[in-house]
Amino acid sequence: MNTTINIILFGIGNVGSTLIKQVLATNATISLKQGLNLEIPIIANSTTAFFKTNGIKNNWQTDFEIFGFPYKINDIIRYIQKEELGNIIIVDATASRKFVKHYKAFFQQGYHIVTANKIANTLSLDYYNSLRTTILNNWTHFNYETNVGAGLPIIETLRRLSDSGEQIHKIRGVFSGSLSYIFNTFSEKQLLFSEVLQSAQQKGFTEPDIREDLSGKDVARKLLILAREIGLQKELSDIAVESLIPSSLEEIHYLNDFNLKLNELDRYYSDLKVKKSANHVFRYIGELDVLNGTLQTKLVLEPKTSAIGQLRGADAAIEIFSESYKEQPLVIQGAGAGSAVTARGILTDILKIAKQLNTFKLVEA
Ligand SMILES: NC(=O)c1ccc[n+]([C@@H]2O[C@H](COP(=O)([O-])OP(=O)(O)OC[C@H]3O[C@@H](n4cnc5c(N)ncnc54)[C@H](O)[C@@H]3O)[C@@H](O)[C@H]2O)c1
Ligand SMILES: N[C@@H](CCO)C(=O)O
Repeated sequence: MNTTINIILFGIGNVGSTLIKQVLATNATISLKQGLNLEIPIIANSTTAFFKTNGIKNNWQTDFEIFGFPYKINDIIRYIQKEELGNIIIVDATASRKFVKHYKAFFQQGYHIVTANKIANTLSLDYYNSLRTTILNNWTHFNYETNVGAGLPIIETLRRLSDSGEQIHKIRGVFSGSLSYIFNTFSEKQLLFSEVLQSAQQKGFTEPDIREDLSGKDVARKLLILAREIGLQKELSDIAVESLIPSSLEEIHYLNDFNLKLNELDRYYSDLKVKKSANHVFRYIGELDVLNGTLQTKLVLEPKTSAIGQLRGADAAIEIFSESYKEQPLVIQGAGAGSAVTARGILTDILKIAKQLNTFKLVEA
């Protein structure tokens, strides 16, 4: 008999809604080939939740609008208990700091978590370590491949190398899909910087607050996640981060006020573009030098002919230099942002847990 996996989805924006589409489209095949039924009995955004015991269907948006109601996290937990839903995988497709506060309680309930949200992995080291203790104590799983490079297998690759005793020397590259797209487009086309930003937002490459990308924070978080993955005891404050936001716009509190001043960004980047030669492109890179223990993110000019200079669209490219990949790095490259690749990465993370739960069931039977 198939094993039912109950996905509780928080965040139904770009990534979350694409995940629903992918789950509904692939469920029959997954059921046939892998013996797993993926159901989504609960979906929620920041204010509203919608419950359907046997899982949402293609008309979920209308259902959510009509039958959604204001909720608290305890309502969700109570519903799961009342309906006796098992094999719970919480999916965090938000960018919310507030939501992360519930992670420990979820693990304590025996729920597993798959997250695209980078916050939990980039809070203080104390929190990071205590979260891992909670996960272990409750025999739960925590997958977050999409934290770095969207659907690209970066964390998995690094973990495999690291687990097998391989010494990692350096990790370097373009970590941000949105910044890759922004600088590719801005370097090549006669568009205002603000027009390129809007296009990146419309394509779903940016964070809900674009300043997370422009400030370099999003890249810094990715770098920190990789550093911690290979055992480095680092904090976000250990990273030298170059912001792409001119100082005159840095103190603005509200996103709407920031958006009203985008013409200042236009002036700043038009001036910068004039200074660039035709055979170079801007690249925003991150670098983790394990041997020196330094982490930095910065804007550089790369020759168009270099590997990083040749990136297209929203591609990310991560180079891993290690004991076995000393001179020529191991390179992972491909779309580094976008709802389809990210949702597919989340689905892969869900299936990894689901397969373990299924194996456990077979062993127990
Ligand atoms: N867009 C990408 O290419 C990409 C790639 C990798 C990772 N991610 C990550 O995926 C996450 C979602 O990105 P997105 O582009 O879908 O954002 P989005 O703004 O389109 O959607 C965010 C959703 O989260 C909901 N939300 C906010 N706070 C919440 C809360 N406290 N509880 C429940 N729901 C809450 C919002 O209502 C909205 O439905 C982010 O953490 C982002 O970093 C995105
Ligand atoms: N805003 C992020 C999404 C992927 O984490 C990026 O541009 O890379």
